[in-house]
Amino acid sequence: MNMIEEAARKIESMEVRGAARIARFAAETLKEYAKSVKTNFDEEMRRASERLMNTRPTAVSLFNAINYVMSYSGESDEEKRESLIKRAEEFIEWVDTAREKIGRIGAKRIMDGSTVMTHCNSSAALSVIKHAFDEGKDIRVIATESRPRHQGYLTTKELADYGIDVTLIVDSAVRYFMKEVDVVVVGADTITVNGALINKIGTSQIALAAKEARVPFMVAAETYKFSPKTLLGELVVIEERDAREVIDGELLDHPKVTVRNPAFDVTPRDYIDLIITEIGAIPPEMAYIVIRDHLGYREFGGEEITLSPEHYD
Ligand SMILES: O=C(COP(=O)(O)O)[C@H](O)[C@H](O)COP(=O)(O)O
Repeated sequence: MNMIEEAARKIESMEVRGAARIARFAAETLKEYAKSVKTNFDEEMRRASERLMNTRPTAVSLFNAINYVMSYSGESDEEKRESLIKRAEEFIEWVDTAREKIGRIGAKRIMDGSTVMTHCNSSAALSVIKHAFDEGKDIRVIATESRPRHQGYLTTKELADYGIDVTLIVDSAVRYFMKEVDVVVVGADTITVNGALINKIGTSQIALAAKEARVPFMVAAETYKFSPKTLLGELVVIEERDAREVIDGELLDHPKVTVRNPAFDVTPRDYIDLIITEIGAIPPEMAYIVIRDHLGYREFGGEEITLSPEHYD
């Protein structure tokens, strides 16, 4: 099995998961693959990037990462390789620095003595929580289990190992516990042009319960989680995964039973107080500006979109 196929399967099986990690891993994989390509550089890289792109459909971070890395330039294969490697390294640095900045900005919104609820396992959301803790704030976290893949266990372990008190709850207990919560912080797989959030299934129910209880709902999202394609009218595809992730046993084979397993859901912008990005804390209504002015996009023949972010400053 070649390097690309192996990497694609790691993303599909969720051995590598989470929007930021997937994007970083894709950039890293393309960089390593580029080093090994001997001939036909453009064609080889195009095929490799297509395979990686088709692994998980919802997180736009994967699309943005691949698009960024694949916007290499140069005349000879050697020049192209160098350009691609440089772009991959830039993207990886973008991932690492953005998470850190988001942590610093978001932590200011977490008060001393707060109970913070989070869902799934988001490196950006955890960066916010850890920064607040590092600042000496006395905080407690309520983490959802995040059925069916239980990413909440990862969150619980990571935060507890960091020294933070964590209460693990089942997803259906979110509303029951909301009265104890001061702020919700979740991550993002995609932010659309109209400021909607696509994140782990169950996120929108948490947002609903938070709104009812007047608990602020914050999203931690790097700007590469914003979707340029939605500016051109495209809808975000919600990944539906194998039913066997939900149950096994005889119910699966029952002719009258259907098991559905959408991995993500959509939270409309009206439920979101703030999106914490590396360029600042913004209202969801600003998504259009982030896509147009910060990410920047170019359209070729109505098909392709290339990012040209000025993201370091
Ligand atoms: O929904 C998930 C992960 O879903 P899955 O486990 O299905 O990939 C995370 O909340 C976002 O990807 C953000 O994570 P991060 O902030 O680390 O990018």
